[in-house]
Amino acid sequence: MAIPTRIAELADIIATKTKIVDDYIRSHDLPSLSFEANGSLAVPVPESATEVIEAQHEVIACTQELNELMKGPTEVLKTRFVADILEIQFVQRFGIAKLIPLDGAMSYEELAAATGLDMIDIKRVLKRAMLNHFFQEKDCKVAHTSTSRVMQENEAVTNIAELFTEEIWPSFAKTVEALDRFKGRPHVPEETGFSIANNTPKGMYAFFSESPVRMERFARAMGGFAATEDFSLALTGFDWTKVSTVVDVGGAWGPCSIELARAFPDLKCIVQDFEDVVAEGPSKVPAELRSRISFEAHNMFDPQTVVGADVYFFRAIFHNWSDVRCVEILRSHMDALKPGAHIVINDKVLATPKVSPPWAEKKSRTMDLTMLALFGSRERTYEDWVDLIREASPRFQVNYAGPPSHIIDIVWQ
Ligand SMILES: C[S@@+](CC[C@H](N)C(=O)[O-])C[C@H]1O[C@@H](n2cnc3c(N)ncnc32)[C@H](O)[C@@H]1O
Repeated sequence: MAIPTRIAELADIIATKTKIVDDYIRSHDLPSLSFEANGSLAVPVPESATEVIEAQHEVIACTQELNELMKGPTEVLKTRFVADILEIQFVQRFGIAKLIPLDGAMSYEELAAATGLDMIDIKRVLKRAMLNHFFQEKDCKVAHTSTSRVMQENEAVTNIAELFTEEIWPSFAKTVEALDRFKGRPHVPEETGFSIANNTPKGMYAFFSESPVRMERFARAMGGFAATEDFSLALTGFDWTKVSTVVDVGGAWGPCSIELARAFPDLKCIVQDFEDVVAEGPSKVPAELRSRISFEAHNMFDPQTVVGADVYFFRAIFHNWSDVRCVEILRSHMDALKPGAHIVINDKVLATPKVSPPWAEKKSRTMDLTMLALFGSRERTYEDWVDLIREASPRFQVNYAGPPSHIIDIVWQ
């Protein structure tokens, strides 16, 4: 009997695993997956259905492999399209998704009139976007698909798309140039794709602190991540019931503290960030939580001003900084720590390659390259974290919750 080829093998896996996902969706009466405008905006399978989620991940990995084998390597390399990103930037910048009614359609002429753009340019971008299921043509007019509907309905995703296309994309374009220009030197925020793309000798945060519009855009996108990421992992990865005061360092306008205070009625949170950023905070905190969440302008590299708190919480902070700067941040807290105080880090921990599904690993590794491009920083493996923390002080004891929360709890001895 002939040995099955890889493409036949992949087709079999895809068929078997797709059936697992499809059976689950049907048997639970969930909306079927579709690009129609009224289709579900996310795959409606909960994380708790682990076998189904594993099948979903396998279909994603195998369809990509089959897709690329079917194209062949030469075509694959020729067709990694940056135009896909241009489409998202175009739709985001000109608010196209918000102009088109959900239950109707708009002609290209109407879109040109509403945006002031040339109709030929609208057509050329949207017609290509449609090949990515991003809008569709109905009776020669532009109508929504489920993908374009996300950009109409989900402010969080729109804000992430804005950061992605307006800040990260130009920085990526200059990252290899930065690696070449500054090779042989340790990475610093001032020598990155971001700094070259913006023609500045400053790092991103220093640059944004002089540009309120850009800082606001960044803060909006961080709010978008906070709204779309599952914060429940941070809630379960550490025992918040045994503590009462939390300093949310680099906590922006307070999205994490709001979740914490909501989940734990005895918790008091102090959110620290740049002055402009925390200024937004009080108006965003729901009235019933206001007595337990306060805001304070504080630079995390300066000695910590809140002395003796139970927890200093850092979510999505350390991955913005190189090892040397992370050690400085940890050390700037040491004088404020009482014995038994916790520094709780909620960041990614890079898995050993090939342990997590390729799609999840690709997302983590993309974030790693984003950190390189914007900050000259990186995502870290567990061993990298331990080295960095030990470097800051041998008095730090490291406890790691492991996946899925990946919370690192550092206790001051
Ligand atoms: C990636 S965001 C994370 C925000 C928040 N912790 C979350 O998880 O949604 C990083 C935050 O660090 C803040 N930040 C950067 N440098 C800082 C500094 N030197 N001192 C205080 N905050 C800083 C930024 O303004 C931003 O709000």
